Amino acid sequence: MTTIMLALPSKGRIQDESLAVFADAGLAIDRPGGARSYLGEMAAMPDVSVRFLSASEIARELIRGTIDIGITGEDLIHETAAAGPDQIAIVKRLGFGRADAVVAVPDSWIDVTTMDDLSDVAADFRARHGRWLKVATKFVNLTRRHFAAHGIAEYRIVESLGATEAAPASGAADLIVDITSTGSTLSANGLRIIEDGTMLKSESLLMVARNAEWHEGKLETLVRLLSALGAETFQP
Ligand SMILES: Nc1ncnc2c1ncn2[C@@H]1O[C@H](COP(=O)(O)OP(=O)(O)OP(=O)(O)O)[C@@H](O)[C@H]1O
Ligand SMILES: O=P(O)(O)OC[C@H]1O[C@H](OP(=O)(O)OP(=O)(O)O)[C@H](O)[C@@H]1O
Repeated sequence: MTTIMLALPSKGRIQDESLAVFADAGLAIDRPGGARSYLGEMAAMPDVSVRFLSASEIARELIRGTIDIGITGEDLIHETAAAGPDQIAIVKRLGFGRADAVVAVPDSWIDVTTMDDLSDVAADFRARHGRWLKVATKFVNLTRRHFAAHGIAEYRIVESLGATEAAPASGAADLIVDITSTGSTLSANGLRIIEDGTMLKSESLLMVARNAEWHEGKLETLVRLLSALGAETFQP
């Protein structure tokens, strides 16, 4: 028996909504080890091995091809490898987990409303302050690409492990790149999105690895059951 490897997010609302995608397709997932167990089972298709992983790990493993099918955020696919989107095939856009990856500066930076303004600030920063402009983010690759596209090279990235919005107030960085949906975390921390600073609009995606094994047609059956729920059709 060949086993299809399926990975779903291990926490939060996107975990619940991901489980609902499968339940709605008649493919309910059980957790015999309890709600805190990271292993699941699908009674309708016992050949599917279900793992609950962190959203960023799902992106990495789909791109590597060590899992066949999974759900995670589009932002994490783009961040994980420049070639990430080429390594996966989107079965379905799921319409939840919607969030934007944005560049945000302190409200007090009244002269900075566009990436061009930020470029001017970056160019002068070292001469004025004796150090590089610092950008806090966990989206290191997305940030490098977006800043390079705007001709900004004079900055340093401070890698953030969470609560990125705190970095400007604490002095850890001057500005941030992070995910936002309602905008309330940014405004609660005195930060404002730059006008052309939306790098990516993301949502959760159901994807298969490009090099996925088709397991004698079983993965195709699974994909067909899942994509039947939406208008999109999927060709492997
Ligand atoms: N406030 C939000 N609203 C909607 N979607 C969000 C929000 N915050 C994050 N997301 C999305 O949820 C997905 C998972 O983000 P999360 O930060 O939980 O993942 P992670 O990097 O695996 O985190 P961790 O390392 O803490 O497990 C991402 O694709 C992200 O775009
Ligand atoms: O625009 P908002 O609606 O305020 O949402 C934005 C926040 O949501 C995420 O944090 P979350 O607490 O989900 O996770 P994280 O900080 O651990 O990444 C994200 O990192 C932002 O901090």
